[in-house]
Amino acid sequence: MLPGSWAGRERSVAWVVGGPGWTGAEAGPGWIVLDWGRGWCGPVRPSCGRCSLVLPQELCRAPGPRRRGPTGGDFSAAFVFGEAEAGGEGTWAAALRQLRGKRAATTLDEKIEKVRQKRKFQEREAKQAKVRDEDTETEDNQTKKRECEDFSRDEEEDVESQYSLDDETLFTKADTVKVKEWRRLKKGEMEAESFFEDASQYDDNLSFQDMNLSRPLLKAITALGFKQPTPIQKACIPVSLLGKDICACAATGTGKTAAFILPVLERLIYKPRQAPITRVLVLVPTRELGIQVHSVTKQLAQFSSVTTCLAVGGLDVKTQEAALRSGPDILIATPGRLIDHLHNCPSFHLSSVEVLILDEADRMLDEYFEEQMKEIIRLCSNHRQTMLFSATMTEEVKDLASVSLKNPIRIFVNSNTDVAPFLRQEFIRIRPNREGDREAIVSALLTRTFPDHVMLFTQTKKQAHRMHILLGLMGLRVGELHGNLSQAQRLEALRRFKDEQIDILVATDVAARGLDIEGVKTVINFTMPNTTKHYVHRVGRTARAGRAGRSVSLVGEEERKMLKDIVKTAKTPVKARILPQDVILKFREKIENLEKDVYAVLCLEREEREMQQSEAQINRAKKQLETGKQETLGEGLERSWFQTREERKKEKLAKALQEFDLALRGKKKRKKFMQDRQKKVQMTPEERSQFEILKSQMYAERLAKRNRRAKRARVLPEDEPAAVSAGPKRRKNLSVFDEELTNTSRKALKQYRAGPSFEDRKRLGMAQHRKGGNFKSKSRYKRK
Ligand SMILES: Nc1ncnc2c1ncn2[C@@H]1O[C@H](COP(=O)(O)OP(=O)(O)OP(=O)(O)O)[C@@H](O)[C@H]1O
Repeated sequence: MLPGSWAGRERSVAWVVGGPGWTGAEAGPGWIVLDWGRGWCGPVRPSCGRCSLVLPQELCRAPGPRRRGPTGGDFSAAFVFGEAEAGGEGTWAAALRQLRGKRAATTLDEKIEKVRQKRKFQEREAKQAKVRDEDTETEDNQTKKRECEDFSRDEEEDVESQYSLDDETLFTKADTVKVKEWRRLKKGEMEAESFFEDASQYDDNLSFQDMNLSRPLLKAITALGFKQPTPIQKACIPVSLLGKDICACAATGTGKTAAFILPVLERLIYKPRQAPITRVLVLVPTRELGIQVHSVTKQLAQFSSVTTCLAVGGLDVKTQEAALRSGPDILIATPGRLIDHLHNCPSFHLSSVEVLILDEADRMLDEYFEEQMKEIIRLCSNHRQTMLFSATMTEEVKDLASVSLKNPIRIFVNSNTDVAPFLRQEFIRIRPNREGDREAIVSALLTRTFPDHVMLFTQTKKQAHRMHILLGLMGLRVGELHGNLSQAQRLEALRRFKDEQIDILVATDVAARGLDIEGVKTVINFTMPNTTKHYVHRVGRTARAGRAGRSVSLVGEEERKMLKDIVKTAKTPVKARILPQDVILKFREKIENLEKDVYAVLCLEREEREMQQSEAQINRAKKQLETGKQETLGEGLERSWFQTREERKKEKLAKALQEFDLALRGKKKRKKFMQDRQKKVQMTPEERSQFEILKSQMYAERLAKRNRRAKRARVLPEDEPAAVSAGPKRRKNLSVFDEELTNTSRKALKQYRAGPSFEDRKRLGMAQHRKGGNFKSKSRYKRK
């Protein structure tokens, strides 16, 4: 920016950028004084109507602490201040661009490239200086000639140094891959609970033609290139066509989406709607998955008149509202946005929904969506078909009761720990004192062995961002996908990865479920995920639709338990990959050297963020000047929600406290957690890895604690006698025994242990004093 110099003018208002020490006191009427980094801070006065400000050009390039205003004698009266004068990409143009309403922000990749170029230039300069020092005694002409030669040679070397570290072993020395011992799960698979009727066996010879599907659907199936139904499709479609409730589980990438959409489409085609109403609701956990399911549905419905609508967060609310008002047949939504519409779009309701589908059902029924799902189920029609699908489908009745399945059919084509059939699983052991090697190992894998079509999963958004910068600085084509990005950025990253514009997508678990990206060859886990379920989904982004794929997971000492579980349940041998130690060391060194550049990129980002904030303030001020009205935040945008603001706050706070509580459990953990928090900006590689692992452990602990808690069924299966009580809650007539034996509150347990109280003893005619008073003899203890 131009500290202490004129920056521009818009309409009748002039802008000046104040440099350090410049107070803006000389600012003329009608100026807005900017203090860069803090937004406008100076006097904003009514416009004086001055149209052309004058400024000698050299002043722009020689910033000083003080500049005099247009009334002073420093400026040429002939100089016209405006956009035209810049004549291209001058400093003025850049400044104006930054101040204009829509400033072109640079992408992260542009920033990385800028820092890389700067580093390259510095390295070249340093080399040249070294050569100059060495050759000071030789003749001038000879020195010059040699410098020229060196320069051109350096240029060639630079291209190489993107990957090489002057060490051939880096590329030539191969990793060692060993087969890890494996054995099948000894215990027989758990028996299905009586809640289900099992229909996991299917007719293997069934074709799409045998399924009695309508012509428009068969045409779409052919258009998509599906020749044979996959096992889950063979098992599910006939049952679903009968209108039965389904609880289905099949490995990742085996075509579950078509398994639930095809029968639904058949139903809509066979029995067309009488009025424009929404008859099918598909709920998905993430926005990207919603977009994907919507796209598949549209493709399968392309030759029919079935209408679809997408209502996921991050996309325009008004457009969605308009689409919902027209009553689309199928609605694909994320829970949050759906509730938003239910409460703010008066004509939209769920009472007409005939089929409810939960894709990634185990996720939809977990604690994260608990409140929202409760609300949606409450608003749904009772007479509906419900279908649950996931690769890690839970069989626990207490979980499924919440969606009130009616005599559900259990279709488990695979067990819920099965990974994709053609997946090759590899693990890299991280030794106890080598936690800090993770970044080096991942960098080595990506530069040496798996250069493209790779998804790299990290536990935190921060680590994903760091890996994007780090790998970008190494010259790799990288993108990132996580919750800290805007929806546009998330979709753009996904598009670029699908279009092969980038080779590596660094993502958090937001991209772990359901996403079907063609051609992903490798999935790398920076740390092991929270649970085995998460692992199954992450590695399921590769080896889809009958293709082969590979996963490489880094496993530290604290994560070995999960590795054991995975090895136990694996149906094909898993491999242990060992990277040569000198390669790891080289990459570690390389990362250490890049640390400054990572910091530079982060600084550029921070500056840009601050500029954007300043710009937003300016725009607000401008609007204020033009309209003379104070803008209130979120004016007219207030939308209602099923919880009040207070309730939402309380829920968030309770969750945060729970997390905090867990994090602080145990002295050692507490100390570490606090230290990490403080050092978060500048952590060592070891601490960064530890932080990642701690995060996933905290999640796993929370989950375990929740699972230990007795779950309250929110809605019982409708045909169960207990579910009949639809009216207001009535207290059951429990016997004393029922009450005592089922009450597990802390107080009740205490009372139980202490025995009957004095009052109870009296009432029951029991001896009112223990023999020997309250003293318990040793012999009593022994007898016990
Ligand atoms: N019958 C079929 N023949 C060939 N390809 C199919 C068939 N059915 C589905 N596919 C393809 O298989 C891929 C995976 O399908 P889909 O995304 O539905 O898997 P999924 O089981 O839902 O996976 P996940 O558990 O990860 O969500 C898609 O690219 C889809 O086009």
